[in-house]
Amino acid sequence: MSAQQGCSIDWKNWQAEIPATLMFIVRDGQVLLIEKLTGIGQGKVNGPGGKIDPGESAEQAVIRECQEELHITPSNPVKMGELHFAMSDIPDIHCHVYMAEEFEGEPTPTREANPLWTKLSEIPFEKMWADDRFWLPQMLDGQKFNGRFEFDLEEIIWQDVQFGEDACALWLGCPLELAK
Ligand SMILES: CNc1ncnc2c1ncn2[C@@H]1O[C@H](COP(=O)(O)OP(=O)(O)OP(=O)(O)O)[C@@H](O)[C@H]1O
Repeated sequence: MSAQQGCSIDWKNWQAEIPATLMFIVRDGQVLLIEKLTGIGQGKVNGPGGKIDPGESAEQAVIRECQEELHITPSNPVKMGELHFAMSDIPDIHCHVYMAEEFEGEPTPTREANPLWTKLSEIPFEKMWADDRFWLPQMLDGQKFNGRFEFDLEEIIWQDVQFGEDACALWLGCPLELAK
């Protein structure tokens, strides 16, 4: 795997089929993860999140997904990153990643997810998508980021992740938010 060689994706013209979101709520040294029971990445550990519905902003979508998956409503979400996934076996995904420190409600298991409060030092990367280890620790440390990954099935074959305020200039945004 190389960060610079062997990428078959024309990222300048790349467009994802699926706009999606992820939320990481951090409180008292723990992050609220889920065991995902349905949809893309079923069986993996991830943050709550899911597809953006037509007419929704990314922020509206991530709040709705937290309500559906865990019966909680995050407050004051902060956008931390974008993830661009060129996939081999499923449609490409463009994911907007948020963090929050507050929420209303009690994380509750649902048909879609089991809540997993996880110590920041004990994140189970071996049960997560392969890209997570390349941006999640830095994001939890407060760094904004932009990540591009080419996958062959579940394996990363090319990646580029940038951090800091410069990374935000690479964000593609969400159609609704760009229209504002
Ligand atoms: C490839 N590497 C990856 N690394 C980290 N996270 C990844 C990911 N690939 C997909 N994801 C996330 O997985 C969810 C899928 O969404 P998914 O659950 O299928 O959508 P939704 O809840 O709307 O489901 P239904 O369409 O109702 O089944 C969504 O949060 C998306 O960001």
